[in-house]
Amino acid sequence: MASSARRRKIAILGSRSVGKSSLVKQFIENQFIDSYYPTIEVAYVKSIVYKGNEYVLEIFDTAGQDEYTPINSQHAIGIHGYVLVYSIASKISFEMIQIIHEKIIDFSGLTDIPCVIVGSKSDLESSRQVNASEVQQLAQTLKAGWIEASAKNDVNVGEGDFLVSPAAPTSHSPLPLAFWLAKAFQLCVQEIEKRLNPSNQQEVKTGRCIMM
Ligand SMILES: Nc1nc2c(ncn2[C@@H]2O[C@H](COP(=O)(O)OP(=O)(O)OP(=O)(O)O)[C@@H](O)[C@H]2O)c(=O)[nH]1
Repeated sequence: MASSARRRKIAILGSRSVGKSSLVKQFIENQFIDSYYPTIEVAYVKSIVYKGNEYVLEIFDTAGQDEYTPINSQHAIGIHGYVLVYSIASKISFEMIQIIHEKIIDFSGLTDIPCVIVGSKSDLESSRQVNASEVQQLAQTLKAGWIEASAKNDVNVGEGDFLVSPAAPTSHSPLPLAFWLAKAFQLCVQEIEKRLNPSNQQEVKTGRCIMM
């Protein structure tokens, strides 16, 4: 690992059984386990390359929360960003996102928390209880990124990519466009970097689109 790698600590929070551990396992170990084992607290480390820079992510998978679960210091001190997870098949788990966000704000005393809201179990479309529009609205209010993902089908969990637009260059746009397609954990890094290194995030402010 290059000594210039940036270390970022990420905590994953959300209601019980929404798929937090499954998202982490899919991201770190490329596997999905159907059985349910409640998490106590597990930490993982993974290196990724994000927009040409190396990052060492320390990811803290936490026990499921309810409205009475307090935020403890491990969830807040030294944490750079949060992945807040609900299940698209559970409205109650979605409502917990705002409650957890408020608890982090109260605990940390910060007003702006780098976080991404992840709608897990996106393969359960027929049981959907949360629409994209309501998540979008909440994400706007919390200044958060958001994405839907499925640990089961490995959708939006692995590493992000650049996608070069197939559109032929035109006189208005003489160069091909490249879009950064970030996935759940890269979106969290993106939210962190927006706050820590705002000068490097020009492309984020312009709709995640850069000219190549
Ligand atoms: N269909 C489907 N099921 C999933 C998905 N992700 C997780 N599950 C299932 O949901 C259950 C709970 O998953 P976990 O990853 O243990 O959930 P958790 O949020 O870590 O649970 P706690 O440790 O209690 O907080 C398990 O039975 C998983 O197999 C998914 O993407 N699709």
